[in-house]
Amino acid sequence: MPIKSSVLILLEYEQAKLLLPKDAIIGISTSTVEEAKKAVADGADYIGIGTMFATPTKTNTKSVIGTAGTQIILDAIKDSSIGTVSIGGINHSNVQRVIYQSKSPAKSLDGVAIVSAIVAANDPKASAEHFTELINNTPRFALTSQSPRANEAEALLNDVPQTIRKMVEVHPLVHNMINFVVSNFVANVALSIGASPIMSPYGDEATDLCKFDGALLINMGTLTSDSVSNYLKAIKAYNERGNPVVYDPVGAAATEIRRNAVSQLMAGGYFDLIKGNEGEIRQAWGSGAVQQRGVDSGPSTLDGKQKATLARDLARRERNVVLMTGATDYLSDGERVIAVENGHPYLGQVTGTGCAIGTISGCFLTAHRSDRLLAVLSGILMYEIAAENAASKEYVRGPGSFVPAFLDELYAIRTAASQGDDSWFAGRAKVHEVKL
Ligand SMILES: Nc1ncnc2c1ncn2[C@@H]1O[C@H](COP(=O)(O)OP(=O)(O)OP(=O)(O)O)[C@@H](O)[C@H]1O
Ligand SMILES: Cc1ncsc1CCO
Repeated sequence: MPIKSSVLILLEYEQAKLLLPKDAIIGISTSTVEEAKKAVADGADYIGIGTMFATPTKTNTKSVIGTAGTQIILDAIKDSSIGTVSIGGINHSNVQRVIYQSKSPAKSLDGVAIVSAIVAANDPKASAEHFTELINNTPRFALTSQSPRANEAEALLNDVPQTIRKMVEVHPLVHNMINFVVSNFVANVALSIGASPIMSPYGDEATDLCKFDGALLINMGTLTSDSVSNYLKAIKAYNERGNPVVYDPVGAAATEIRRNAVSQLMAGGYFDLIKGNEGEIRQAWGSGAVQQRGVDSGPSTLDGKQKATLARDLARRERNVVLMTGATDYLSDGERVIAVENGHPYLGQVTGTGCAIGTISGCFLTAHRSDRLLAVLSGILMYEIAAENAASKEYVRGPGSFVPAFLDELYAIRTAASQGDDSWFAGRAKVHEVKL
């Protein structure tokens, strides 16, 4: 429905109807499902849904509903033809993801309401034109969704070797904003698989680094008081350029500071992949989160089906890909859920082995953009089969001797892949699709 001009009402709908001309377009501000349903029942022409994001002038966080809250409202009124616009804190850097991430399976936003980003701009006309351009052109989010295949896991596995080959050829740059505990190990993992790592915690550097069209990894393992503002600058730069961003919310459920950082970062930008252990993914989901005792996940209270459902639901809500690691990894793009049973218990005994998956996922997402689930799956399989190969060496006796052998085996797979030799992969993947 094209929205021409509107009246923001502070009156009840019936009163406004009486006061205004017959053909007046009447919109109602809503921030809950109940309000939206009432506006539909009253016969309003459209609803303003918000507040999308907190702004300096709108600090009432109770009504800040984000893309997740907007999606719930759209879903609740999916059978109505009422017009819908999102309002609150929308600007050039977030408008595309607001439209993309708010979409429920059956209803999308019809528009966005923008005030300060136009009226307070130096050149309001140019600002409005830029919005139109961004809204009409969202190639980054126009990723083809894979239509269901009879044997999804097998179909994906067929494409893994060529995806790895492509990643090695592309030699992607991966910009890591990563904790200092694992930084050196992760840089070596990236080099071993054929990528080019840079570790840079300084947010302003992202405006230059994003021009190399690699990936950004945000790993908040050693969060400090200025980490979040640095992360947000870098996320903005990569989001605007349309390059992949991976989020590893390390220790997300360990402290109040980390819980707040998760909310701020998830509201502040778009992540192509959220990757974490069970405790971290539960915190990113929100409800049902459990206290983490540090960076480890702690004992699981979920069965396999519950883990698969959680990964699927978070990916569906965020409209991205989610990887939940553990002895079995669950990977989902909101539709498909793939369980990976490769790996070795030594991986759980070496710090940074989860963090390194965030980095290598960024490399694969850079090299293979059309199917993000396949990209991340290819990275995990390369990684976990290398771990199995390393652990099977007779000279590997524990986590200490495992680490150098693991780097060697990553390098061996990378070398084989670049020579077109896929024999390392034959019959090795322990992968199945979880049907929910
Ligand atoms: N018992 C296990 N058996 C096989 N693989 C495992 C096991 N435990 C962990 N892994 C593998 O180890 C890797 C890291 O997963 P994990 O869940 O330990 O990450 P993490 O807690 O984020 O690690 P870190 O914070 O130390 O980086 C994954 O590839 C996972 O499949
Ligand atoms: C041990 C540890 N503490 C903060 S980050 C980190 C590395 C594993 O994530």
